[in-house]
Amino acid sequence: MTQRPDDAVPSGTGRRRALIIVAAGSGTRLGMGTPKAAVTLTGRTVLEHALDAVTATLQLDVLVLVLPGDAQVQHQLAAAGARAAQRCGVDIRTVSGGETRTESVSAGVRAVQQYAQQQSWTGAVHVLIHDAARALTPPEVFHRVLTALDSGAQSVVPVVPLADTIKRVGPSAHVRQTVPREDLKAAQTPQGFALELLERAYSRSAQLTPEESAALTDEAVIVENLGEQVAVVGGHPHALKITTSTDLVIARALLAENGTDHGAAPEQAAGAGSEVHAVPVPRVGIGHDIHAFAAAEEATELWLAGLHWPGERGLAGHSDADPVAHAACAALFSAAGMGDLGTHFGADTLGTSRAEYRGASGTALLAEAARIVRSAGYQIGSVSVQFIAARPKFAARREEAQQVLSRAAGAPVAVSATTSDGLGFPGRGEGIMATATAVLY
Ligand SMILES: Nc1ccn([C@@H]2O[C@H](COP(=O)(O)OP(=O)(O)OP(=O)(O)O)[C@@H](O)[C@H]2O)c(=O)n1
Ligand SMILES: C[C@](O)(CO)[C@H](O)COP(=O)(O)O
Repeated sequence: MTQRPDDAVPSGTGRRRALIIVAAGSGTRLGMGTPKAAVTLTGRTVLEHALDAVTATLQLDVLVLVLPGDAQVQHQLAAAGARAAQRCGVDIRTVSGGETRTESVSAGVRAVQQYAQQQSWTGAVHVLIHDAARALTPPEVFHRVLTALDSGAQSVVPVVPLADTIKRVGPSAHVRQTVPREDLKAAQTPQGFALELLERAYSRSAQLTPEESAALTDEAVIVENLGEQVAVVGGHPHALKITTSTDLVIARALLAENGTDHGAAPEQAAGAGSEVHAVPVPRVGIGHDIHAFAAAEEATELWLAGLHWPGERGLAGHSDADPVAHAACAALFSAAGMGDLGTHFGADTLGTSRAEYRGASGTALLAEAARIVRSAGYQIGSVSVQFIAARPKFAARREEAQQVLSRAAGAPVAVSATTSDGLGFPGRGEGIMATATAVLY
């Protein structure tokens, strides 16, 4: 595996990393009537897109999300954050933002300070502050900022050159000056800081007048005002801040071009001109399930591959004990990196932790498993299950089973069967074992 630059820091340096994503803005200029982070872009929220780069590539200790005050929106966005954090095994904290971006960032910095205290961190803490609105920022920009911090910079900003001629315009709508642009750059995010410097900067900025405060349009300026140096690294045109409806159009086009449009067909997704995230990498999962046959004296019905099998001996279990459907669920969770059946439905296979799924059919569980992985941002490519059993004879009902399970999953589910030539527990007629694979993208 290629080593990323920011992984090159030897472990044991004690360096900790926090990422604050500010997502509490109202999105007035976008004018969609909903906070910008919750606006959907090819079926996923702006915040979910912003979380992609993070969860795919960064080595973090904690992720802090600064969210809008609206309870419903906050709940929705916090859930997306929790799923992303779970996917990459990072601690997460969510806090409400303030009236201005500076207040929101400040709430995020306080959350990092609290977390650092709770964890008794000593040594350097690097904090990245990122706009959710820069949802398509490629991971390479994060890595450039982190590498600069790891190399000793205390404050780092990604920048891009300006494309336009810049005019200073007076109140009478006349040009006062054409500003030489050679050394002018547009600042992007994530901006990176040593926590200690950020704390000093924010305690100083707390003393500013509201007018002075309004001039603080990013974090780096607060550090600059302390007289400290701010290093720059290259930003990226895709890190544009989605601010107006035109930016939304550009963002959609970039997603389609780069193959991160989850609605796009694979051949479109890998289309020409892609340079960042060029090929969507599918995720493969595996799942097993085994159920023993119920005791002969128990009048248990057999449910297998989503079908009822009259006259066949049933399997023992808390639910309908359908190992094919259960293995399919496990493969979906595995592909998403979201645990297993026990994680989502209860440790004793189905039912203790979510009362509504106690005793649920295999197809109901499969439908719910599919919903869970989709709400974590995945599309289901396909699921394939094979079970090992001497009985029942499956071939005649394969098509029917595939239809039932595919309908439940909302994606193609293929089922096949084999015997074990009389060997092992399936061969002795003690139970049925199913193994499934799933592909998500
Ligand atoms: N009170 C605020 C204002 C902004 N932001 C965040 O700061 C980033 C950059 O802000 P901007 O693009 O200006 O977002 P909005 O404030 O939502 O936009 P508008 O000014 O059009 O309302 C966004 O991720 C936004 O969610 C925030 O967390 N809290
Ligand atoms: C922080 C920032 O993204 C850097 O360009 C920008 O300043 C945020 O601006 P806004 O005032 O929140 O629109």
